[in-house]
Amino acid sequence: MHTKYTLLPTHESIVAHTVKSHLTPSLPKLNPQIADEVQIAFQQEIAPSVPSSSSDPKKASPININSKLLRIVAKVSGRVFIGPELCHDERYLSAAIGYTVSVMEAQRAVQKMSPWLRPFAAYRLPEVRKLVKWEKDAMGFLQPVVDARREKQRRGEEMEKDMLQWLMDSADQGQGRQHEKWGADTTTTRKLARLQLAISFAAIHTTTLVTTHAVYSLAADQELQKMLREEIKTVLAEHDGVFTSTALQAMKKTDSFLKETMRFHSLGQTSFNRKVLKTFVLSNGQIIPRGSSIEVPNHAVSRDPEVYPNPDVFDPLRFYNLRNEAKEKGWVEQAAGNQFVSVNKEYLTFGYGRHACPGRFFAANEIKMILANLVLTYEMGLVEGETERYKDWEIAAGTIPDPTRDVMFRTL
Ligand code: HEM
Repeated sequence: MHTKYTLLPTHESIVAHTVKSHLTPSLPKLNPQIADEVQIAFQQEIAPSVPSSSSDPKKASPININSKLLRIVAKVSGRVFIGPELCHDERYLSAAIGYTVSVMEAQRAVQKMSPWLRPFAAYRLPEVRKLVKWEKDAMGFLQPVVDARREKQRRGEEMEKDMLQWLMDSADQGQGRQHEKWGADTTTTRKLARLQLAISFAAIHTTTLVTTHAVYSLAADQELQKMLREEIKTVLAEHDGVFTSTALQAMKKTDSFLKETMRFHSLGQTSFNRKVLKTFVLSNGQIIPRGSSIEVPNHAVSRDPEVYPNPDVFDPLRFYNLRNEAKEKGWVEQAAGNQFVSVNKEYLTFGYGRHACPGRFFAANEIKMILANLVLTYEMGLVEGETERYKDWEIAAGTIPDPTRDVMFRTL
């Protein structure tokens, strides 16, 4: 990613650490806030484009769902990442959505430049300067919130439970990963800005892409929509209509559909991308020298018939059935291994090992709540003339849903 020039703090473990040690354990308490935020975001982003069923029951409206989901995911994630003060702020939304695109552009521009020229000229590239601008913008909208929170803290009031606060607390405790000391206030805000942008980079587009893939499959298959609607309605009725952690875990068909979505439409051809810091020897004697880059073929594993029978068939209940079979045989570990959030050698879309995606538990809850709101409120379909799910785009080493397509929405 040419992190030296793109300023992406991939070497900072504090984001992954905070997600693992604060965000994931807080999810049972945060779920109601996430659910509220999903509803608000739907009211703002989707409802105005779809007339209510009473005004015209047959009318379906076209929506470019990828762009809407980007804003919904940025708002909902923002509630947990940057807090209620900023998650609807257009300056935050632009940065959360635009920064990732700018990082990719800067990475490509640096890549094109001769390696010997980079240390002198890369910082002057317009694409790299754009990243500095995002950082300044983020500092601008963060500073008043950081100041107000510090004031609140001084008054001894109860503080927010979100990533911004957890990162501020780490700064106060001088942790920035055995953690380089965070300096004076402006340095802290610069660092908070950089870390917030890094979280957006890791979370917003990934979550949106997976959700868009799921919506395109739903739009092409009315029976699938009915099945998920049925499951979600039943589970919510059993949980007083509340998206508790138990309720979300009980949505097993939805969970299987999402896992199959990531298997079939894997975002990256490869996964587990690592730089080798110390030479090591594989069990077959092959030496992997220090300094080499390694990765594993995620897409090939996902489509290997020895791993997944009929791998080229999209089977939304594949993992649901595997989970039930394992449970019937009393194979607890295999049953757990077929959940959306499980990572193993057969399922690499969230990476693997110590650095596997720590945000996947949050992402799973968020995507399930978004899909629940969609299928419980709307019927979705393809645009006129289309009979098959929209084709994906193959870009560089990844597969993305075609962002230009509309989905037809009709209120139930
Ligand atoms: C469906 C959505 C997501 C997908 C597909 C995804 C995918 C990934 C992948 C493939 C990796 C690299 C893992 C490895 O190399 O082994 C990763 C790392 C990471 N992800 Fe996610 N991610 C998603 C959502 C999120 C969210 C919502 C967050 C934040 C809450 C997040 C935070 C991170 C962080 C911090 C890392 C770096 C971990 C480390 O270096 O230790 N991700 N993600």
